[in-house]
Amino acid sequence: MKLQAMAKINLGLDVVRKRDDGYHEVRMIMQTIQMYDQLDMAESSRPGIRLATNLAYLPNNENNLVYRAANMLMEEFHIKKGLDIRLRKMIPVAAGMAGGSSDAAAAFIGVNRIFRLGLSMDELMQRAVKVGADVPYCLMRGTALAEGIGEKLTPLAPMPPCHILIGKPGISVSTKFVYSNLRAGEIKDHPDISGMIRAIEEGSLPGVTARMANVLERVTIPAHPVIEEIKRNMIAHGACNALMSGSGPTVFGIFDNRRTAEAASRALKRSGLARQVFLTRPFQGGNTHEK
Ligand SMILES: C[C@](O)(CO)[C@H](O)COP(=O)(O)OP(=O)(O)OC[C@H]1O[C@@H](n2ccc(N)nc2=O)[C@H](O)[C@@H]1O
Ligand SMILES: Nc1ncnc2c1ncn2[C@@H]1O[C@H](COP(=O)(O)OP(=O)(O)OP(=O)(O)O)[C@@H](O)[C@H]1O
Repeated sequence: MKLQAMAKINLGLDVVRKRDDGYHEVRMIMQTIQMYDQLDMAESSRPGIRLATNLAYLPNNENNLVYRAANMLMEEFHIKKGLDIRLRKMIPVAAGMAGGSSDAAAAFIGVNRIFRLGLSMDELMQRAVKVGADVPYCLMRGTALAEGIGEKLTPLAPMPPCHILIGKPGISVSTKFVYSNLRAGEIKDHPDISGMIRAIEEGSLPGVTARMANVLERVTIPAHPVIEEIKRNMIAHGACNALMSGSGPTVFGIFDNRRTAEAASRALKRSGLARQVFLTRPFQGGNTHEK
């Protein structure tokens, strides 16, 4: 079974408060983009899970979110057979694009189908949040409001069509580091998430781009000023707006015109600010995952 695990960006990210357990209550506008890892999953008569990836530095045991997701379901349902998984990574790692979370979501979908467990999307989501706060959204995909720690999801109308330029500098950022250095109580200028929801429902791209904001930038950008430089570079080359995704360091720029986006992509590559540069579009294809 071949599955596509798609990346996300956060069009808006607000933190409402820090909870007693250390996690943060968020209000985020999530958007799946057409950039994906590929998972090949096959049942095997040999018990256990075997995971192979194209990136030598990624773990192939419990520390890989794919392994953790598959193992969680297989243990719960006492599956005696085995599973062979091949993971081909294309989504940048530790980038704020939910690569690992999306791989885990695809593993949940794959195990549910291969072993005919019959779990509904809601039942998968309840288990998914135990692997990571972004995993339930990665099961659902599309345009959505995420609340709670990210697991309370409300689907929204598809975001207006556009071109999305992705630029990732050659650094990795730990999500835990960013949240633990955020002073949630001191945030005064909260992003206008409700206004962005209205703009999405009205199909207004300028309404969406005018409200792009991410409170985690205040932690990640001072630690890595290159993020601000990439944002400026994209805006100088015609982006309607540019923002850090998730906990960073990836920056995305939104363009209403393909030629401008292509020229900005070339300019960003020339600048040397980003190690990885991609031009992509929003994904609105639903949650079937299978390719
Ligand atoms: C930054 C985002 O990617 C935006 O979509 C998510 O909020 C993070 O989602 P994630 O990577 O799936 O997060 P998890 O793997 O569950 O948690 C990683 C770490 O981030 C912190 N964390 C995460 C989510 C959240 N709502 N509050 C938090 O404080 C916790 O310290 C946790 O130890
Ligand atoms: N399947 C996987 N793909 C990528 N990283 C993984 C995977 N499984 C475990 N990891 C580990 O998780 C860490 C963060 O990975 P990931 O790429 O998911 O971060 P991220 O894009 O910042 O996610 P998020 O946006 O959800 O915070 C990596 O350093 C890596 O060692």
